Amino acid sequence: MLRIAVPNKGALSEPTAALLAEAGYRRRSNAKELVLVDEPNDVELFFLRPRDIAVYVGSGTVDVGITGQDMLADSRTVGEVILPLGFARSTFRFAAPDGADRTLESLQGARIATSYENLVEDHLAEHGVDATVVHLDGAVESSIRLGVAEVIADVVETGTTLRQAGLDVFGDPIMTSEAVLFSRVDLELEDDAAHTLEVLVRRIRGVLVAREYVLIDYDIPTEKLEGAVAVTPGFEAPTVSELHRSGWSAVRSMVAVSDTNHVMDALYEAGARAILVTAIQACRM
Ligand SMILES: Nc1ncnc2c1ncn2[C@@H]1O[C@H](COP(=O)(O)OP(=O)(O)OP(=O)(O)O)[C@@H](O)[C@H]1O
Ligand SMILES: O=P(O)(O)OC[C@H]1O[C@H](OP(=O)(O)OP(=O)(O)O)[C@H](O)[C@@H]1O
Ligand SMILES: [Mg+2]
Repeated sequence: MLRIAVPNKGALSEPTAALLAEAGYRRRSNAKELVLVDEPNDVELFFLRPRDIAVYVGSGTVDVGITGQDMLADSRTVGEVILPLGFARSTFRFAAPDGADRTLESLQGARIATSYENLVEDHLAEHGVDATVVHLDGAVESSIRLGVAEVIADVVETGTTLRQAGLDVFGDPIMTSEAVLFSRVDLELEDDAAHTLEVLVRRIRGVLVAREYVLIDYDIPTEKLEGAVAVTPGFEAPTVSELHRSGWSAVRSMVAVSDTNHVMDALYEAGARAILVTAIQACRM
């Protein structure tokens, strides 16, 4: 059986559960279930704290795991990213009330509060800055008002939390992060488990593609086909069939969800009609 570490709490837990369920794996029946054996899919899911997942995967007690790249970096585990998963996207940044006037160099001698102590210490060391890192478990934005630090380093997505705390980011992002499926670098699996991992990766890729792409169908006068096909090149190549109307073709292709309306406009202007967009339920690429 392939052993997979899955986040049991926080920002990663629901999107991970949804992804695995869409990929055909069993969902746990309640939030207290710590281990789930999914016999038909030959996997065992261990529900662990996202912060601990890198430790288990790194030590080899679990084969692969899902966590944030920032947490992986903070654990100092040398992991191998198998697949970026496209959720829990964030940046990791310094912020302070006087952030607008600060630079990385201004951190010399400062007290910096963070839940990602190793990540921050490694970044400071890399840039030759000597500062004191204060470890806090969470809600680090409050640490400045409470006099524990002058600066924080934390996860930023929309920036709402920082804005509400009256803090401004400064310096380059320490890192950008998203959820990833990862293993340790020298992972060696038995044939059965290696095959199960291949299936897992193929299924997750299928879910990600189904989420990010739609199918587009349209009719086009055959003389205008080349122009239209250039707008919808698809993954490999679009499918072109003959329409039961002389001089017309029917085209089917895949388009990124985010481009759909621009592509439909461009196709219309290129002479396409009956342009239809359909969601992809599932796929294997
Ligand atoms: N608001 C957010 N937007 C995007 N990604 C986020 C957000 N908050 C956290 N993350 C990401 O989710 C991952 C796990 O963070 P999370 O906040 O769930 O853990 P935690 O802080 O240890 O747990 P908790 O907040 O439950 O105490 C990290 O990789 C982080 O970058
Ligand atoms: O930029 P934003 O969209 O505001 O999101 C970022 C915030 O979300 C997370 O907080 P979380 O709710 O996990 O609390 P925590 O700080 O206790 O981890 C993170 O630690 C930031 O505080
Ligand atoms: Mg958090």
